[in-house]
Order: sequence, then structure tokens, then C-alpha cells
Amino acid sequence: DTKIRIGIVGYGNLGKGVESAIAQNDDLELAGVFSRREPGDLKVNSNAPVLRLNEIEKHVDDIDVLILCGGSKNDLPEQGPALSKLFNTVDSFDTHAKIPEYFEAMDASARPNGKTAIISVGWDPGLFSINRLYGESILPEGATYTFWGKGLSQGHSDAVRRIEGVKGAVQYTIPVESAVDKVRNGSQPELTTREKHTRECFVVLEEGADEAEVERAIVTMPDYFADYDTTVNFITEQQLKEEHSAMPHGGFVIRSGKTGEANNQVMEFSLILDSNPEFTSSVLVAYARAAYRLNKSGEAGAKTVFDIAPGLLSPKSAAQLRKEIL
Ligand SMILES: NC(=O)C1=CN([C@@H]2O[C@H](COP(=O)(O)OP(=O)(O)OC[C@H]3O[C@@H](n4cnc5c(N)ncnc54)[C@H](OP(=O)(O)O)[C@@H]3O)[C@@H](O)[C@H]2O)C=CC1
Ligand SMILES: N[C@@H](C[C@H]1CC(C(=O)O)=NO1)C(=O)O
Repeated sequence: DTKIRIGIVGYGNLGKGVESAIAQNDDLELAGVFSRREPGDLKVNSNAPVLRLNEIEKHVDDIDVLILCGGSKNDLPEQGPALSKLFNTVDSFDTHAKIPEYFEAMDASARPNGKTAIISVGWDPGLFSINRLYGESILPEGATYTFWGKGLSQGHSDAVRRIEGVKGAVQYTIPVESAVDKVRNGSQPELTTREKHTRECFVVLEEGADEAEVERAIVTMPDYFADYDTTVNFITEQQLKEEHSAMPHGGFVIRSGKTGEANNQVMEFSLILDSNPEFTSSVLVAYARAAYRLNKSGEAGAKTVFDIAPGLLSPKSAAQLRKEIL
């Protein structure tokens, strides 16, 4: 039977990850890679066509779902609403404070055009969000904590790279050990954002850029760094390439609560990621399958992971799932 035809928008870490994730799923095929750069400038790993993003309208009949792999800071707020008018889309929008407004914008674009747009897919937001929801729904009397890293946050790294004068950058998220210990010993501490994680950036400056100015732009950046203790290190392009090319990450969501007589009921979901982008891309690809099925069943408009029945993620039929893993 026919494969689900996927388009990639934006060929960065996520774009490359989606390309490899599609190759692991027999019911999906890569119909094209769309970029704002010149196709000739991109070295794409598969033999899929590389096309100009500004010509994507020509391909509305060749693509079932677009996976939007742009950055959340600047790309998705503009690309998401523009593309979800024409295509079913899945994206990893992760500026948490802005998710409600992004949802409204995506719904206003997708719904009137009969398109389905699943937003904020990945692990946080995404799988961690689902586990936070399970935790507070199942253990109403309790406390939820989320810890990330130590690892490379792609959203924060992208946000730093967008600053005027920055040539390259990575950002590591570091959990505060004493905070993790308090949570693990079940004392359900009150912790501010600043008490849970610190952030460390490694930045390569453009010629002539001012260190103090770039550092200030980073540490005061709303939604990304302003609520954290952040350190900024300036390094060479060589060092960035040699010492900061790996993108490991991970973390866990923990809900500790009480039920009737029992005082210490704990739910935990954790990730240990060799490659943050490749894992995130694998989540995006499973939700692209769901977007396709939802659209086929007439479910248009914006959705979050909270709205997606888990069975829709699997290539197996509902009957097979009942038989094999229920
Ligand atoms: N929800 C979640 O759990 C997660 C969400 N994310 C989100 O994914 C977003 C994308 O992350 P990531 O893929 O690492 O971002 P990248 O910086 O790798 O890519 C972002 C965009 O920049 C452009 N680009 C990439 N490489 C180059 C280059 N060498 N020269 C010029 N332009 C380039 C591409 O667009 P084009 O091809 O059009 O030029 C690409 O779509 C993050 O901002 C984050 O918000 C990431 C991980 C987890
Ligand atoms: N969206 C994050 C995924 C996780 C990692 C993270 C962080 O380190 O702050 N928050 O959420 C990413 O872009 O990597």
C-alpha cells in the first residue's frame, strides 16, 4: 500500500534527523527537503529532491505531511502559520511561554483550510509534557518535577545563534545536584526555575562583534535565559567544531504523591540521549503518521500531544496493538 509522503522544511540538526528517522519507517517516504538556502549548497544524505522553500506551493499535491525543522526562536513563528494553510504539519515548537499563542495562530491557519497541525512535538515539550499530565491526573495529591541534562539544548543553542554577532554557539543545560537530591528523597521541595538548572554557553563571535554586548543579549533573553544563572564562554570556531559537536541530552519527569493510605507513590519517565536531534526527529516522524491519519479522518486544526491517541503513532493497526502489546 502507498507510503505516507513526508516533506522536511529546514535542513539543520532536526532536518537531518528526520531524514534518517524516515528511513527507519517502511510506511513513510521522503518526498523532498525544502530549504531557504540554495539547493546546491546543501549536502543531503538521501537522494530526495532538494527544493527551494519559496517554491513549496508547487508541491501541495506531492506531500501528505510537512515536518517543520526550523528554529523555534525565529523560524517557526513565521513558517508554521504560513505552511499550515497549505499542508498538514508537525513541528517541535518549544518556546513554552509562547505555546498558547502559537497554538492559536496555527489553528487559525490550519482549520479553515482543512489541515491538521500538531505543534510542540518532541520530548520537552512532547513526551515530558505527556508524563507531567499523567502524573498530575493520576496522583492529584503530589508534586511534579522536570530535570534536564547535563546536555545540549537545541532550542537554547538556536536562540544564541540568532543573536547579531554570533557565528556559532551551543548551550548546555546543567541540573543543580542539590535540587535533584531533594526531589529524589521525596521531600517535595519548593524550587524556583533558577534553583533547578544553570545554563552554560560556548560562543564563536563574528569578526568585530562585541563580547560584552553578546553576553548581555544572552543572559537577559526572555523565555530562554533571563530566569537562569547563565555563563558565557567565548571560543574559536576550531574549538566549537572539535569540542562541541556531540549533542547528547536527557532528563526525567518525576511525580511523587500520595493515594489513600499510601504516602510515597512515585511515577518517573526518563531519557538518556546520545543524540538529542535524532531522538526528537524520531518523535516528530511518529507524530507525522498520526497527523496523516487524523487528517484523513477529517480532524483539522491545531493539536498538541495531549490530543493524540497513542495508537495513532504506531504503524501497527489497533487490532495488532491489542493483540501484541496491550
Ligand atoms: N520539543 C523538543 O523536545 C525539541 C525541540 N527542538 C526545536 O528544534 C529547533 C531546531 O533545532 P536544530 O535543528 O538544532 O536547529 P538548527 O540551527 O540546526 O537549524 C535551524 C534552521 O537553521 C537553518 N540552518 C541549519 N544549518 C544551517 C547552516 N549551516 N547555515 C545556514 N542555515 C542553517 C535551517 O533552515 P534552512 O535549511 O531553511 O536554511 C534550519 O531549519 C530548535 O530551535 C528547538 O526549538 C529541538 C530539540 C527538542
Ligand atoms: N526543547 C529542548 C528539549 C529539552 C531540553 C531542555 C533544556 O535543556 O532546557 N528543555 O527541553 C531542546 O531544544 O533541546
